[in-house]
Amino acid sequence: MLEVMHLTKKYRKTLAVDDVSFSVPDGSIGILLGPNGAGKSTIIKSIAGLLRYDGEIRIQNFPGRSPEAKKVFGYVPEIPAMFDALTVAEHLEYIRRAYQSDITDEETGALLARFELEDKKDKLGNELSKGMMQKVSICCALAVKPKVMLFDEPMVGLDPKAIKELKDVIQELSRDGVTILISTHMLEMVKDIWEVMFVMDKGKILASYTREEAAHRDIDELFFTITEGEKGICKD
Ligand SMILES: Nc1ncnc2c1ncn2[C@@H]1O[C@H](COP(=O)(O)OP(=O)(O)OP(=O)(O)O)[C@@H](O)[C@H]1O
Repeated sequence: MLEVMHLTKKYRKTLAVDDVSFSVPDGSIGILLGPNGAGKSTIIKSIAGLLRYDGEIRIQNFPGRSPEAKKVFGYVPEIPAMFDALTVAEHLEYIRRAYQSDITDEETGALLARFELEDKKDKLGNELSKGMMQKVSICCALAVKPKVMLFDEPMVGLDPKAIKELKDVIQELSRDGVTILISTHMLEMVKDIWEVMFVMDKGKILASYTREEAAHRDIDELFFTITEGEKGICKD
């Protein structure tokens, strides 16, 4: 379970997130949707403990930024950060040790194969393309064996095969009870997988829906109706 209560974040004079509250139930796939600058990354970074903020965040009932919370989530940042001097395989080993993850060699091998990185495992971080870095970043977050997964625009820069694998992985995690939050403005990429949706603009959540509540409405139709201000279909 992921809970965000009255989250407010200001960068000097910019109010990036304005008193936002929402929760993603255990095992659900939550989507933060919104145009550029809506505040999606700020929310994800706040949950990941990378920013100071006002309000309260709870991850598996642990307070955000506590060591207990940090042990149970995986985070895929918008821009992958690699260690220049570690190989792909060493990145995974680093995560295994840092998180005391029980991921096995077979499992890390399978992850690398799934994202077509098997033949890259001896390459250094600074020898990878941006898409490869993104895939390594996803594998590292999965190697934590997290209870909560945070993805910030995870599909950007991935090839079609990796996008398909990532969507499959997300659905498998959800079936295993992992709680997922994905920030994106790429509606097409999350169309088939979302379960609970939070539509944001200008630092606020304008509307939220479960897939059942949205019934047969198309995600594009919902998004554009809400963000273009036809408030008739919004609910509190
Ligand atoms: N480090 C920062 N310093 C100052 N302002 C920032 C900083 N990071 C973000 N902002 C501002 O906060 C607001 C929200 O930005 P944020 O990156 O959270 O949006 P986003 O919804 O993730 O956008 P995008 O889809 O473009 O990634 C924007 O007005 C942005 O200019």
